[in-house]
Amino acid sequence: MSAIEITSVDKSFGKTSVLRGVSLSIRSGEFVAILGPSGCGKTTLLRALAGFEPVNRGTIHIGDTLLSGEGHHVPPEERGIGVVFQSYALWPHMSVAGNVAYGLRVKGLAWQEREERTRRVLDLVGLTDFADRRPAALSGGQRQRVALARCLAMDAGVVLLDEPLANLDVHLRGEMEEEFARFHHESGATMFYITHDQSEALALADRVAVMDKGTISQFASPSELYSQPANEMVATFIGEGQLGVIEDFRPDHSGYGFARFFGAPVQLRCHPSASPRHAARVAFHPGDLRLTETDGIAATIRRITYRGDILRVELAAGPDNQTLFMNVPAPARIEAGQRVAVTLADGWVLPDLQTEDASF
Ligand SMILES: Nc1ncnc2c1ncn2[C@@H]1O[C@H](COP(=O)(O)OP(=O)(O)OP(=O)(O)O)[C@@H](O)[C@H]1O
Repeated sequence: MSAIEITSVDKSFGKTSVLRGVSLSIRSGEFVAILGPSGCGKTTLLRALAGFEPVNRGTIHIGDTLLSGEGHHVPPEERGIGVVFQSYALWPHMSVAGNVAYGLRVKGLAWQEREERTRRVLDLVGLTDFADRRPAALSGGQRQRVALARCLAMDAGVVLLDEPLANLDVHLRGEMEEEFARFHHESGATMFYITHDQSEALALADRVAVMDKGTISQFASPSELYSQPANEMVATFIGEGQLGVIEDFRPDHSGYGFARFFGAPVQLRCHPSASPRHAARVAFHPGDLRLTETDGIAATIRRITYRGDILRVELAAGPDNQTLFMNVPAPARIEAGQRVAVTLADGWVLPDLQTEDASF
């Protein structure tokens, strides 16, 4: 069993509290991404899990084995965890095959088994023809594949990846994303993937933990983060999300509610246990706003940006000229300065954290 159980972990450096009450329950074989802005504590959490940092409070288990706890710390080499670093961490003086086989030698495997495993994993990551090359003679993507092959060869039940695509160009990133997905499928390993790139996290992970200032804001599937954010931070961090104020919110207890948005009537999604409120926050995306002929919110087009199949339209809405962003399918006959009417076709009423349970 390679389930990971992180329970109420605190970590400080001197007086700086970097992880605060972090709890995550990760299923065996799950692909989890940790997503958050720079400095929120992602790398520290990975380092605590890998055993490079002791925790101040809380526990970390893999399966039934306690790895970190107060007064208890299993060293990194005894955790059975593979780590793929942004910098690849390959031995420069060893060939590709040598890098992959090194860990197997340390583990005490016989020559023939080392050779066989190395050949098999290099084949899996498409590097058979590069087995004799030194890392310096490889591209960034190929080096990252060597690091993956090394984890695959070690048969690690848990693989931690620390921003593994940060040093690669956009084209290679796409290719490597597929590589990670294939690696996950073939190894069955539990993957713990750190990134600040949400498209990477949403594309790859079964579930994403959004971190903010040392705490977990929400741990949910990509679609749930997108359509049912738990709070304002997640709402604005994921998918170009926007926030608005609604008035006279009346939930119908079936997961929908009615309200007014800039005076116009709207039907929105909400938690089934949501209670009526005079005012609430609604989270929505640029694709949720639509041009309409009647009964809409009066707005003025400030700017139009061409984005291929859509136009990104910046609007000024309401008496205070609040900025809203809307997607309009291209081509469209609209122009800056034009007065338009828009409706909010979909949105999620943020839970009132004081009175409602944010989870389902
Ligand atoms: N060894 C250390 N000593 C003191 N402070 C540290 C140490 N390591 C990290 N920090 C601080 O802890 C905070 C979290 O750092 P961490 O590297 O975990 O963030 P991150 O989310 O991975 O950021 P990034 O995306 O920029 O890598 C930062 O404010 C950082 O300065």
